[in-house]
Amino acid sequence: MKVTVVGAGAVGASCAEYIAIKNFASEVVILDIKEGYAEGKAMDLMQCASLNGFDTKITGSTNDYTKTAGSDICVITSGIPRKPGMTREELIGINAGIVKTVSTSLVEHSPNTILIVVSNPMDTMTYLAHKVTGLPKHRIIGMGGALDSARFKYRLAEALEAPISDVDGMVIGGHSDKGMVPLISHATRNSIKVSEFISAERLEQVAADTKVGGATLTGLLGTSAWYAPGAAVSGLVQAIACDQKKIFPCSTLLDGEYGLSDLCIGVPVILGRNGIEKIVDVPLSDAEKAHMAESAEGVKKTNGLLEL
Ligand SMILES: NC(=O)c1ccc[n+]([C@@H]2O[C@H](COP(=O)([O-])OP(=O)(O)OC[C@H]3O[C@@H](n4cnc5c(N)ncnc54)[C@H](O)[C@@H]3O)[C@@H](O)[C@H]2O)c1
Ligand SMILES: O=C(O)C[C@H](O)C(=O)O
Repeated sequence: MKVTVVGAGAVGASCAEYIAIKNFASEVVILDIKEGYAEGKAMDLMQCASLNGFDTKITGSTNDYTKTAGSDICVITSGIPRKPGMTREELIGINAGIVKTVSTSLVEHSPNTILIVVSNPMDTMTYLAHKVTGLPKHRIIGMGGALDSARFKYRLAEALEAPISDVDGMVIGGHSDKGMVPLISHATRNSIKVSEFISAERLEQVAADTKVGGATLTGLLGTSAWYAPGAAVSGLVQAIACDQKKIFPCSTLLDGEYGLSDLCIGVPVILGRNGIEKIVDVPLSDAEKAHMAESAEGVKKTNGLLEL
């Protein structure tokens, strides 16, 4: 199993590290445009191998896509992150050009690959990757919902004063401050609805804190987060590589599902060796349906800024 990670920055390196530590891939290639940067990160990570007990071979490349040839899975993390006070959508001007070039080069060298798009604004970058590569829709996956759901579980556990392993919940919709749809109606503590334990007002606060999870961290760190994003990407890569058939909310091209078409947005999917093997239809409350429709409007507005 060969995995390429483009972008040796904060998220790309974290993602490569988690993939290596989980020890399921034979090879990880990290590629960056900055001279020597990916080689340096790869060497530093390889020097963790004996310490952390993994055999994954990690190599770096300065913009040489021949090194990525034959990758089963390619992850795109190249692009600028936001600074405090910015929205993810404001990154489109620079990141669209980067994602366009990178996705084309990756598919040229690995025509059978599955692409995972991370760069922001992620739903629009996933849509762009579709338009420029023409890959079948089950082979282009946007990562956002897996991270947002992890943040939702963190906030739920905090509110419930419960261990995180006791809670379950999912966030669908656009990966944006306003567009996320935390599915409160489906959230549980050990299979009991969370509404049995805490008030509707407290749950509204959990949802609000979840939606600004990325912005909160950006305010604290001065740039956006990387540990949980890297872990979330590695979870998707592992589900595909190990054919786990796990459900994650991922951004995918919709064609009538959830009453939406011609956009990529987060919905629950089953991930296995073929990429997105099924889109799962979850019943939504009226409020969640309305929120999802609003979220889709927002994503389409950002897609409208693309020069296709
Ligand atoms: N979808 C998500 O959930 C999620 C989570 C976190 C971050 N992000 C996004 O991921 C992106 C990366 O974030 P980061 O914190 O790792 O940023 P970073 O600045 O630390 O790293 C980005 C890397 O991309 C490289 N790069 C730029 N142009 C390139 C090109 N054409 N080819 C190859 N490499 C190139 C840069 O040299 C840099 O090393 C940002 O757009 C950020 O908003 C998304
Ligand atoms: O918040 C960001 O800009 C980065 C990422 O999308 C995140 O949610 O951490």
